[in-house]
Amino acid sequence: MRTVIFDLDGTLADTSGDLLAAANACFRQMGLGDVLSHPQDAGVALRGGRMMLAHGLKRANQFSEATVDEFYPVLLAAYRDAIDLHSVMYPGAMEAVEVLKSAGFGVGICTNKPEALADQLMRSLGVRDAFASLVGADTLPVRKPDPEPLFEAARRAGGDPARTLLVGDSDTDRTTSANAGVPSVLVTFGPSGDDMAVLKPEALLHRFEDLPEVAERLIA
Ligand SMILES: O=C(O)COP(=O)(O)O
Ligand SMILES: [Mg+2]
Repeated sequence: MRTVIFDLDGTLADTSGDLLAAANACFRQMGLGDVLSHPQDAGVALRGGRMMLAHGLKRANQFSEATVDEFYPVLLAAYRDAIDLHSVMYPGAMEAVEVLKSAGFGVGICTNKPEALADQLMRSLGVRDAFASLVGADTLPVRKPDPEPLFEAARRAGGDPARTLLVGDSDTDRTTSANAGVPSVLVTFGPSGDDMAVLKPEALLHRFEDLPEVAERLIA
């Protein structure tokens, strides 16, 4: 079976508001106040928790790897406790998933969020059961851009890993698909949308409505 595998943050859902709130909880605990703000810092938020901490610490001239290491678990705990206050699926995402499934594609998720958090978020947004697989940063010993989590997400969705497509929003996703030898589609509706063309994916996706047609074209 052919599969379409989705990245989560910045692709299926705009999670930037809750991610920034969790990072700011850390910065307040450090006595730095709310260092990051929405929407200016949404792009860095979608790159993951450690990136957000590093970015905020640098802005406050307090950066060290040790501080990032120390506060990453604090950030994850704060995020877990308030994961769905601001997060929303992007328009048309779930409609595209349903059209893909009707056309015979398997659908799954490959994210660099820890699996439990990704699962919790998808459940609280009411969409977890629409996806046949969910592979997170800690599901396997390796994470994106290693191709194995993408292959695993395809396999767990009942598909052939060689006949898959990754829909993402970052250079990590682009590199993952290149390492896997499969096509990638990068979405342009997120905060870093203008940077996507530079990464030369097989296709850019301006709206989810176009995805079924793109998947038909790109997956043999
Ligand atoms: O948490 C991250 O590092 C980014 O998550 P994503 O892979 O779903 O975009
Ligand atoms: Mg992403």
